[in-house]
Amino acid sequence: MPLATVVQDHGRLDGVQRVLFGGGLQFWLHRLLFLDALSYLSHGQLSLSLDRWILVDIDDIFVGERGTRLHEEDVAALLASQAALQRLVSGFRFNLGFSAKYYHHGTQLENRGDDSLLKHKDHFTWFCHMWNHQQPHLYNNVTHLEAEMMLNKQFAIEHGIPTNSSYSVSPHHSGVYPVHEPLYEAWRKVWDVKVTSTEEYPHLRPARLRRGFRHKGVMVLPRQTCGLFTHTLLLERYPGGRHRLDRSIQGGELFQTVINNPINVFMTHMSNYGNDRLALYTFESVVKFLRCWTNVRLASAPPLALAEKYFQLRPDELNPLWGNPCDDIRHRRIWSKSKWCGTLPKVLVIGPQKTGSTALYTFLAMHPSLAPNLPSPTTYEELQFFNNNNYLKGLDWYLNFFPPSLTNTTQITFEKSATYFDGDLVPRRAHALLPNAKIIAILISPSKRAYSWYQHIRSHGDPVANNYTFHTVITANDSAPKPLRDLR
Ligand SMILES: Nc1ncnc2c1ncn2[C@@H]1O[C@H](COP(=O)(O)OS(=O)(=O)O)[C@@H](OP(=O)(O)O)[C@H]1O
Repeated sequence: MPLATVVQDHGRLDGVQRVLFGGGLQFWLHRLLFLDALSYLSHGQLSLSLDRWILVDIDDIFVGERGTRLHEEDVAALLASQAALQRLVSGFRFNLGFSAKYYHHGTQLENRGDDSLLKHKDHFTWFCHMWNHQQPHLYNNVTHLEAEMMLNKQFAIEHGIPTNSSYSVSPHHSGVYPVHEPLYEAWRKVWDVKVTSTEEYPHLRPARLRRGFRHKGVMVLPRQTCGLFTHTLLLERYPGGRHRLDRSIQGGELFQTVINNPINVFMTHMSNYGNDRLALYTFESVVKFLRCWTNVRLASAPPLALAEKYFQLRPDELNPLWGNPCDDIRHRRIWSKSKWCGTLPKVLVIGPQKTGSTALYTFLAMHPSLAPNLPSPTTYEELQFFNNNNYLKGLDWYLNFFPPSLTNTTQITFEKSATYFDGDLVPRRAHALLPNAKIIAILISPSKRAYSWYQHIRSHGDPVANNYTFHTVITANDSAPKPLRDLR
């Protein structure tokens, strides 16, 4: 055990209060003390709330090889553990995601386990996984995807499983991020999905840096792992041994995950609840450890309520930030084979407006080595993707202006939108998708640009520009009428 080398300096000598950590932050208790020290020294301004929300998803209900599935006793243990957790985590219920195609695909004893889950269905909350546990990005046909989802729904209706959770999880995170539009469409239509969760946005560790976003009315929550995966069945085979799992629980990664995240959606699988029931051990242990060493208030709530809470806390995350799926090998694997990324622009002409950007675009497009995007029906040659709500239509919307047929192998694609130059969101968005793109900005005399702009809006019928001379507009002072000041 490292020595507790945290010292408080009241600052009597120089008036600066300090908390000094001599032993580093590797020791888990020091990390807690560090958070407390931040709160103490900032007089509460840098404090995290003590409320922590936990949702434990059990994916792959009914899925699994014979020999890895639940027996009746496992279901009884699941219920007992849930009851124990409910005493420590208010409102706690395991959240079961089912793939009905594999119902009754086990041994006789395991099939009784399936029946026992259904018998106690009202004790749990439920959500749809895919009927056949297939990855949605493998379906390019939305009708086919909907038909698969309908089979799962049919099963739910027949067996009295509630269908109104508005939540779903996709096998292997496929189709959630990078976005597979048919999945979002089918989810909304068949299951009225409003919430999902993924580990892939962005795909990085530590998990606490993952974010959420909203797309096409579906709120995507970041998903946490607890160190158990489909194949984690026996304690003696736990990678790194029991000691490693216990370390994660007792102040290590799992413990810190709950400390760092107000809202935690944990991913587990049905197989983690059979055999050695490692998930029950893990969650009961971490909850007891949290209750023993901290004052956090643990609670659970249905996914929709958690998502609403999450985005109240983090409204800045609602708008997504699209990356290039081809930049991440794992994302490429869960992205449709019919998608492409090689034609994404390598050059962006960003304006500003009225600097001759259309002329430059036209000249560039004439060059045999360059290929512009297809025109937009509404904004012509400009896609205006990064600066406005077109961005929220998703990456597919943008990509469709750069079909693979657009170029031959030697051509470089480019895009010009003069509105990019002064769009606040453009640098971050463009960098996320096209980090290596060359940027062209055209700078001309500001007065010439302003005059051209004035003429432009006059020709579009702007009443202010039509009522005032250019000189009046640019010389308007702060006491001028507001419309005039705005135009200035
Ligand atoms: N080759 C060349 N060199 C310099 N300037 C040129 C060129 N071609 C067009 N123009 C002038 O550029 C003005 C239009 O700019 P944009 O195409 O950027 O306008 S827009 O923002 O796309 O509406 C517009 O300016 P004004 O005529 O002063 O309004 C064009 O005349």
